[in-house]
Amino acid sequence: MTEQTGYLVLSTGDILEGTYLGQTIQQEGEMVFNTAMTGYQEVMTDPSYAGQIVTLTYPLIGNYGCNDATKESFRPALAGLIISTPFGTPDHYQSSYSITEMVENYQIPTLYNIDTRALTRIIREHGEVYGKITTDKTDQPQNGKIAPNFVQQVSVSSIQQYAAMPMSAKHAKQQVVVIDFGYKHSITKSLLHLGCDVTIVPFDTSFDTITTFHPDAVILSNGPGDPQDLQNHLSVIKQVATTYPTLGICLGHQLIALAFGATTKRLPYGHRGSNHPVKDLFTGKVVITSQNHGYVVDEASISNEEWDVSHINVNDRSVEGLKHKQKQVMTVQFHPEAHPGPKDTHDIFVQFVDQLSEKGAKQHA
Ligand SMILES: NC(=O)CC[C@H](N)C(=O)O
Repeated sequence: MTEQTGYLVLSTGDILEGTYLGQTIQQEGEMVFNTAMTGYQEVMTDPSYAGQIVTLTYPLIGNYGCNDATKESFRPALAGLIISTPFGTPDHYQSSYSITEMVENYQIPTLYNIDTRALTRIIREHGEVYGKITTDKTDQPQNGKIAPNFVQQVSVSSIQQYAAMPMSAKHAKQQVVVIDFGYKHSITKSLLHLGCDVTIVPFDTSFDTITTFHPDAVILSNGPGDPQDLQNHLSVIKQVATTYPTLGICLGHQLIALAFGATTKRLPYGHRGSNHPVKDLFTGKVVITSQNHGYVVDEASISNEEWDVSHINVNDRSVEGLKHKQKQVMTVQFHPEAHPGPKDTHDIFVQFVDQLSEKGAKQHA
């Protein structure tokens, strides 16, 4: 391991000294923290972290290694990584490379030997904090957004198609279009395992192009940044959601809410971790969910005539899901695809795909 001192300079005025893991890359971004105890590789490859420096609060990172099958995207989009203690000699039968190799291969600006719990307290107290990973402690991070086009950076640039898993199709085969704002691969894997053919389209695909795939359903994926930066896409989203059965996940949930006239706001310091309790208001059941978001739909702005709030966060009562009263449109702020985190809410996909068959949606041979 290279022993090169690095600094995390924060917009709060705090400077934390650490050690570079891998190359001495200078990078800045919005400071966020994730409290999951496992799943560092899924976190590092979740495109929703574009533009963000992710602090992993769990102290030991890397002990079970990394492999290509666990990646949630083709290459990491996060701005940087802050860890306490990296473990460079992993021991797991599925491990093909170490956290150190992962950081070096993808040139992820990474500092370790940082007190991640102290850093988390700073982020928690200040809310919106920007940071710079640097070799020069007199550097300053820019206060504010560095690039507003994060979705464009992570969305596919051309259409991709994947065929349903042949052995697992217990449902009639459905054609599902995923509008890619920065999708996690586990979303498409969940659909393929439920017997759906999946077409992934770039985030700025027109409604007319989407219709050419004759979708039985459309999914709006997770993705980075402030949902309000995507105002230009709301009319297409509304057209999609009023035409096809639609499921919105995380950013997709926020965009559907915006498209139907609701508003979003910033959470004090976000929900990022694998143990966020969410209550299903239809069943009364509480599930433990995987989360990664900094914005939330403002409950007071939701039209009660059109929508039911289907899920709320048990910790802060914030909106975690919506269900349209007439149309087959459901949205969740959490991650039913898990990875990382519990699979308790996989049933969201099952229910969504089941209802496509039940409502007599077009059946494919
Ligand atoms: N995972 C996501 O889709 C995140 C959505 C949005 N970028 C937020 O932070 O709230």
